[in-house]
Amino acid sequence: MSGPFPINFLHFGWIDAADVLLVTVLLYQLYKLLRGSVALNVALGLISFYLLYLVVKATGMELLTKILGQFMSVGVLASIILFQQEIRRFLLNVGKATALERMRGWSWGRPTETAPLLVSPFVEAAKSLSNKYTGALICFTQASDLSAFAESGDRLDAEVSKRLLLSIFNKTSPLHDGAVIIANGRIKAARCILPVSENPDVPASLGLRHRAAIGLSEITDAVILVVSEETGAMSLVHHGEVHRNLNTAELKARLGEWLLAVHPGTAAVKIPASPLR
Ligand SMILES: Nc1ncnc2c1ncn2[C@@H]1O[C@H](COP(=O)(O)OP(=O)(O)OP(=O)(O)O)[C@@H](O)[C@H]1O
Repeated sequence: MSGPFPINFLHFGWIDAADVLLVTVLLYQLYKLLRGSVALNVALGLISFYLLYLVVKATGMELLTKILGQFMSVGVLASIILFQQEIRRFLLNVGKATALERMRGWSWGRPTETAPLLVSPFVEAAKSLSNKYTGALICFTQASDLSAFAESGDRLDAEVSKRLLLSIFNKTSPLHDGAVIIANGRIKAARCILPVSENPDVPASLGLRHRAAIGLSEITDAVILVVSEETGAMSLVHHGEVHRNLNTAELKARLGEWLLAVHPGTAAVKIPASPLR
């Protein structure tokens, strides 16, 4: 069909239907990935530009088409730079879902039946640290591999104990800064650097320690235990959500419940599914 707005989609086959369906799924996944972050606004800006480009191209405005065309040609490269965190998170999720990952033998991060993780030493250490207003950041590896983050710190590969956790987070310890990473039922590393969340909705009352926990939970499925140095409050962070001001029983229950999915040997106390706060 000719004219200023050529319409060529009257022949609509199964392939076109699948095409539209896949694009819809892709856009929805993209929205889920970017939801709650500044990147969503950037993506909306880029999409608006692209739609404008399509309109000016269809209407035959040559000069504007050329200018916007130049902009679009560098758009792919600009998007990779702008969205590197989100692309990384997307690829991590894809990698996690692949059969290859399942066949990897759960080598580094995943605990085996022979190495069940007991939550008690963590809960008791957190309680002790909380009473003394000593900050702590403990990341529990689930399905996502945290070895890249562990490599940013000091490798320990030590048995879990309340005493060791207290020693690490003691303010005079050279290991107290940064995060501890737990994997395969062992303390793999300390002093690790985590990615800080850029979510503008994170309350200003939460310091960098909490932001780092949120950041890691946004790109992996790790469960992160945080003790605030300022308030002594114990919190758990999972999938970008902070469950704040937990008491010992709540901490034990929630930790047991969340780690149970990957740590079949963990003793868990069931608690109501609703978010605590
Ligand atoms: N990106 C990061 N990765 C790992 N640990 C971090 C990171 N950023 C901060 N931390 C840890 O948090 C500590 C300081 O954070 P900050 O002073 O903001 O916390 P705070 O004010 O005590 O607040 P709160 O403990 O309540 O979150 C650092 O000393 C460090 O141990």
